[in-house]
Amino acid sequence: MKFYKMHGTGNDFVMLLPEESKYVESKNPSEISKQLCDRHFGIGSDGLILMLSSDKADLKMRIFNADGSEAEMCGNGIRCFAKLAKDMNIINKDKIEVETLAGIIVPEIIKSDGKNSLIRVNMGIPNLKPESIPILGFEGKDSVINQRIQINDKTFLNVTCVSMGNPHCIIFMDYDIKSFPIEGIAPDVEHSAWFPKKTNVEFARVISKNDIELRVWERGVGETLACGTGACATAVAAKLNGFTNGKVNIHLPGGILHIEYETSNVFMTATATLVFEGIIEI
Ligand SMILES: N[C@@H](CCC[C@H](N)C(=O)O)C(=O)O
Repeated sequence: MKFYKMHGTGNDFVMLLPEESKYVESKNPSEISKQLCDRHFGIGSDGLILMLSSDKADLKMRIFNADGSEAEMCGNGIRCFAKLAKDMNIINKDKIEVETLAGIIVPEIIKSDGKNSLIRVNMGIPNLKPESIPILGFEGKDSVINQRIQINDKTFLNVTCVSMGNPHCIIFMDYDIKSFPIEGIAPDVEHSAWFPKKTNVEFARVISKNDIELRVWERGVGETLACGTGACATAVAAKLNGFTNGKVNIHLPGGILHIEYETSNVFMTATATLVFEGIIEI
């Protein structure tokens, strides 16, 4: 089976074109994702992305995490998706509508130089309702902003939750994020009873009104070098807390994502890169 290995700021994916995607969809995409994403016995990636036809948009994207779970959306993945669809002549437009489990998302290729493309994505409107995230314990409230949350023996002081179609729990801290022991703490948050669909976990430090340092523990994956929906959710959370302005640079281990958020739609701009292509037997 032909595949494409791509990344968006270091968040990497095995990507399939429509014919291969349809085949995988007809088998067991969750098991195939585990197999292909394995960094020792497979190709190695954070997720598997299928490109499918859609009756609601130009194309449909399905994203499976490395553990085989299906996610509603993937911000870094959708930039790679738009680049691959254009480069492989699946679609002949720079701006496309993509059906996802989080609704229709609109990526636009701004410029391309072969392996790299710069892409701006209209990521839609963030949802703050506790039942939409979903988070338990805040029934009847409009949002979960700057809340104190206890998980096992740890108290997190400034927690804000945002859905970008998928769930995000953003923890603001004034701590050296680079040396933060994320793998010892984040799994308890991801699997905590507060989050019935589990959650992506963001550890954020505000550097200035326009800059945030971020590390993300992704649901179904573990720590990744970047998370597009996580960066958007963090920008929204920071604005709602009064920490930042509408335009922020999110500094992640894999690079910088530029996020714009005023009061409605969130826009994300960053690169998408083709690393290599190959053939694998499944
Ligand atoms: N890396 C992604 C998000 C992928 C899905 C996530 N792990 C989830 O389960 O919600 C991004 O760039 O947004």
